Amino acid sequence: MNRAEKAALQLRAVDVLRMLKETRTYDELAEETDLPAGDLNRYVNGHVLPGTDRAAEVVEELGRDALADELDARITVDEEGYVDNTATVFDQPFLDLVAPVVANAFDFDRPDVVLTAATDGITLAGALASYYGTRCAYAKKTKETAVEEFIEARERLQSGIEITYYLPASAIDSGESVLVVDDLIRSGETQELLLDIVETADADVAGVFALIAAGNDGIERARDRTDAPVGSLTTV
Ligand SMILES: O=P(O)(O)OC[C@H]1O[C@H](OP(=O)(O)OP(=O)(O)O)[C@H](O)[C@@H]1O
Ligand SMILES: Nc1ncnc2[nH]cnc12
Repeated sequence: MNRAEKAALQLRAVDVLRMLKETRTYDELAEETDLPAGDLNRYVNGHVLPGTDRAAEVVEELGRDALADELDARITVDEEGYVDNTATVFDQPFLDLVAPVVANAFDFDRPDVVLTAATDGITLAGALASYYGTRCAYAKKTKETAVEEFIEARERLQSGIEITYYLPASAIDSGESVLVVDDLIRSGETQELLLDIVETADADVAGVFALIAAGNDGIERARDRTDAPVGSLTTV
């Protein structure tokens, strides 16, 4: 890690600790992190930055569990298993906090493009693209006006309905590395269509990530398609 990367990691750890502190006392935070309450106070108030080893632990281990808990607290699942995750995908600052934690925890190669499907994946993709400093792209079920060339992916769903996603052809160049993300993965059909788009573009998959997996079918389906890391922050 160079100096700038170390500084970024230290600041991310402070962001995670500040989020946790919102609903905890310093003593509770000390117990949860195994760090002295006095140090935590100085980090949260911005007087001192945690060392890089400490910062890495906070972001990679504590941060992942804490964000998964926070995500669980924000979603509701109805009696048929459908998820309402509006409180997550509408909260860009929360997703901005999720992005570095996810990037560190899942070990994705730094992508050239973060790709998702409209609509609900867009804010997450934006947060991850912003974290990596890369482009963000989203495939849509309709063709964007004034765009001439598209990559298309078509699939017949279990329901029998045919679905097509369109991505402007200029969004991904051949040989680029693409991180495929979405807010939710259930059957994995949407991720499969996005992976088809990456393949048609002659690009590489850096990983597949969903905030929420509704069951394991979708994650397993994505794992069958790529050797890159595949995962979700929580499963319902
Ligand atoms: O794994 P799957 O079974 O394909 O389901 C996951 C997809 O379903 C939801 O999108 P939806 O099609 O409802 O569109 P939206 O994002 O516009 O709500 C969700 O945002 C995923 O894209
Ligand atoms: N909100 C949702 N919850 C569960 N499965 C889904 N598939 C598509 N949208 C979904």
